Amino acid sequence: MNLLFYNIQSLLQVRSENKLLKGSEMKVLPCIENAWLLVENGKIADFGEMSSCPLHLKLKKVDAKGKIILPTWIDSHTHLIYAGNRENEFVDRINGLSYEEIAKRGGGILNSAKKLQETTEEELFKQSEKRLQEVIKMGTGAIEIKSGYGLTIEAELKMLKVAKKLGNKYKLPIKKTFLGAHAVPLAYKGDKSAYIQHIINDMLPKVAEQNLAEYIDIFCEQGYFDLNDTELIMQAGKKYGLKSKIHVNQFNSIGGIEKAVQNQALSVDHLEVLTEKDLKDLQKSNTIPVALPSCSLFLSIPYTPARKILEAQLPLVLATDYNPGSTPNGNMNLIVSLACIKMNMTPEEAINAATINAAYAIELEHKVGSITKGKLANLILTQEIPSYSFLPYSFGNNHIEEVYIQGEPQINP
Ligand SMILES: N=CN[C@@H](CCC(=O)O)C(=O)O
Ligand SMILES: [Zn+2]
Repeated sequence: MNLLFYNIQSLLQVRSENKLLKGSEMKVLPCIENAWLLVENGKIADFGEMSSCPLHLKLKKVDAKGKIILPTWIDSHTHLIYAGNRENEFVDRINGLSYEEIAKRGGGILNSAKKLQETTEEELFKQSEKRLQEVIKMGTGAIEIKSGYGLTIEAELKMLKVAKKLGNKYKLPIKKTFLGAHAVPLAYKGDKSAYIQHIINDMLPKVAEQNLAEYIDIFCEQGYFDLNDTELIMQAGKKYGLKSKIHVNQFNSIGGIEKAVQNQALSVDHLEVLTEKDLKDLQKSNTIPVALPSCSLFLSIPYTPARKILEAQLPLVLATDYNPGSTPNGNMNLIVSLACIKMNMTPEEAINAATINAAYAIELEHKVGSITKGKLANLILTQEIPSYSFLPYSFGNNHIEEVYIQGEPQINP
């Protein structure tokens, strides 16, 4: 698709080079005011100030007067593939039970695993595709999807195959993460180490053989998987070329960040609880911290301390954690708003965390995350709005007019 956008009020996140932004670097959001942008063959071909706009070109043109164009959001942490929902647990929590108590009663991840095991691959694809279509329309233009609601070989492979099929059918980049170690299934109750061995010896080789994942994940948390389990899983993944992206410090800091850093994890995700020692460990590493603020909103748990992370001159990424238990929502616009409202991030920091830095968290910085020549034309065109700060300010409202994936409109095709 070839396309010329002209009269763009503001073209955001314009960068000639890729760079993971750290600490104070995240304050800067490079923009061109009164701009144009040329899309050729689904990629960003050129852009500039209106004074140099090639309006003479014979191609489809979009007048973006009063509107903003920015790269699509990158959602680097989701569990978008799941079967059914868990609104009953939501009501249980309103009535006083905690997330941990619900999990101990066999609810939580095990509840989702039961539903998923009973769902056919076709039906799982249908439910997941609907969610993917919805998040694309909300501006997500690259996404990571985890397994972890299967917890048997068959069901974990089923999830990853659905992710692969979505990747084949849709034009946005999809990265897949194997999360066999999400919870200990009932069949292994009381014998966690046997389940870990099952993951390493039986599941992982199949996942790798069928090329079903780029990353490996583990829920490193009290009551789920400990430091030893975490290390075993990360090292096993490494043998198959899978880098780790781990769930850590959601409820407790048990040393998972140190382990992740020692094992060169690509990212550590959640971090609602973060100690000075955790920050120091991160400072010595290339591991990227990822915050999931809608999980904090939904579970009423602390927000990841963004200011502390940025003051430590670390990078920060924002993602949704879209899943049926702790975040039944995949709206990246809400994430950017929550980051500003609840984590005290500036709009510039939040937009950087949800675009260019997020691309690094799934190793897609060469393809998406900024307005850079040669990157995919995965773009958000806003409605007429006064400024980019209006996006997080006017939270919960939709200000997107169109989303383009490789230059193709997704809302009004
Ligand atoms: N914490 C672990 N996994 C998911 C939630 C899982 C669930 O409750 O189904 C998360 O990232 O929040
Ligand atoms: Zn998660």
